[in-house]
Amino acid sequence: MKILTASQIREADAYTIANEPIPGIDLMERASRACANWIQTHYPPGQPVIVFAGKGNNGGDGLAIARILLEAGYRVHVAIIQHMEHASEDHIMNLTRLKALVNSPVQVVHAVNEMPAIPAGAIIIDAILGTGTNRPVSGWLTNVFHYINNKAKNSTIVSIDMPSGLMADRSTKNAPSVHADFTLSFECYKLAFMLPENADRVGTPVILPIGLHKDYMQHVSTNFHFVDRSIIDTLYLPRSPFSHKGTYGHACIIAGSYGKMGAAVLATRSCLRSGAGLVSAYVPTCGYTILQESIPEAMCITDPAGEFSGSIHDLDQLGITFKAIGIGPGIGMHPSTVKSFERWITLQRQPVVIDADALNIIAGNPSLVQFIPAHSILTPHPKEFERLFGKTTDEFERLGLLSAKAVAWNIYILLKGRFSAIACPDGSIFFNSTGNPGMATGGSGDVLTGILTGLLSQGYQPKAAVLLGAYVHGAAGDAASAHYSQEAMSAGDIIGHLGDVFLSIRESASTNKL
Ligand SMILES: NC(=O)C1=CN([C@@H]2O[C@H](COP(=O)(O)OP(=O)(O)OC[C@H]3O[C@@H](n4cnc5c(N)ncnc54)[C@H](OP(=O)(O)O)[C@@H]3O)[C@@H](O)[C@H]2O)[C@@H](O)CC1
Ligand SMILES: Nc1ncnc2c1ncn2[C@@H]1O[C@H](COP(=O)(O)OP(=O)(O)O)[C@@H](O)[C@H]1O
Ligand SMILES: [K+]
Repeated sequence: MKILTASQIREADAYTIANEPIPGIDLMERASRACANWIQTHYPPGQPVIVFAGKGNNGGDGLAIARILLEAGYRVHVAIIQHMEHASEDHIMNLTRLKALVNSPVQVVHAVNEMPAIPAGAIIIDAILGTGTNRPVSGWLTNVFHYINNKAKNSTIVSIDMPSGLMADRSTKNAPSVHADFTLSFECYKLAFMLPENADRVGTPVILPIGLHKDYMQHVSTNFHFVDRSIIDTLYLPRSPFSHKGTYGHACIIAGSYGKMGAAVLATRSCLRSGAGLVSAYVPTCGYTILQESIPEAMCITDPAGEFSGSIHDLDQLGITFKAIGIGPGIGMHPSTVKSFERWITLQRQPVVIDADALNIIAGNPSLVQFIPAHSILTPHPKEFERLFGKTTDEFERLGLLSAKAVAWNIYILLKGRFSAIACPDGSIFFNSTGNPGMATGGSGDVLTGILTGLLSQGYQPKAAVLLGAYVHGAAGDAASAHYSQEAMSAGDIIGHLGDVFLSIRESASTNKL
């Protein structure tokens, strides 16, 4: 799914109005009905509803929602927030329609002391500002937001299109906004929803299709995408009936050190469970028994240094052709490991997966960047990202840096998080849609390294491997949390659920082909 900017959304609205064709007021009615339906599905008519409406089209939506809910038997109070003098045409039209329906005058709020009381259990509809927000909110509107956010107990804030005050494409980190429980947003995710700095403002985002014109949506060009199932199904490569283990490549996981052999086990096991033909683990000698006993299907190559790896650079001399290599989980930062990695990276000619301490070694010696093979996949978490690329003032700036580095280094960078951001060598960014806080547990990232290496090994191109790998990893985490709970699940449980996810992707990919 494409993520559009506020101005592209305005264009999409205008294109739909001109080419469907449909009058703007009817498009607004369609959007408002989608919201009202959602509210009716989730809350019974007994609950009081308070609609806060601004003077633009977002407010127009709010007034239309109020009318539809009144007609459906809800008790609705409407407060128009007078943040500007003139109202939009469709706001005025919907105000007229609302007033025709009910006799009681709609309240107009000019100052925070005129705000209506919010009863316990109310559904608060926040339709003050939407994608038209073009500057940080200041003045008395700040107090209005504060008033709404300190809502009465047990009430729920449902924001329409955007939490009021939030800008779709720019940081609002230091500006006030409504803090929604749910944001009902039209047609597509907004960039602001993807960023952790807005997590407690957006609440749970719900995307409601409103039938914006398909031609516009297909042709509009954007650097930002949301990886949903429709993208994933196109990436999946079914295995050929005549294939053999040689078809799916020999993968190598370079991981582990004394006390951190679990990282090697998790990455090796997830590599196997993601379809590599053969998997070898390269571990320090101390990890030999652990590895062989816990994963008999994998082969094991030991580094002579004992408790850490110091001869990684000699791997190429073994005469084994690895189709893909993943390096980093648990390797530590022993000076011999650092030296050995520095030599090893200069020898690589095909894309590799680089994670954890291997990233920290590069951060400590930026001249190594020139040796990272084109189209390699780097998987930093935010702290590793900061070590590699430095601090940024906000997360929009961090996205810019992420994209710029992927272009400059001609690599894929997967910045881990709730919506992991995957930057491609062409500068585009794909946000992964799967995963949950149960995955915030030691070893989850090691599992991802194994999955990515396994996918590369069996012939996925790096872009397909990183998009599919992130999706599968998160979806397996979702399946694990459904089974064990977010609290009780561990990284190993993600691996345990990879099979369910591959089965389901295989099934929908083949159904789509019928
Ligand atoms: N077009 C369509 O057909 C459809 C549109 N839809 C709906 O329309 C919404 C977009 O509506 P919109 O463009 O009227 O903008 P909206 O967010 O209501 O803001 C109104 C005005 O507020 C002002 N303002 C800006 N920042 C401010 C600030 N910080 N503090 C105070 N004021 C501020 C600014 O005016 P300015 O002050 O710049 O003159 C701005 O113009 C969209 O989110 C969706 O809900 C749907 O119904 C689908 C069909
Ligand atoms: N709240 C969350 N929602 C979705 N995914 C998450 C969440 N927290 C963590 N994850 C995922 O779990 C993984 C954690 O990786 P990482 O921080 O490297 O863990 P570790 O170093 O312990 O292996 C990442 O892929 C990340 O996207
Ligand atoms: K809003």
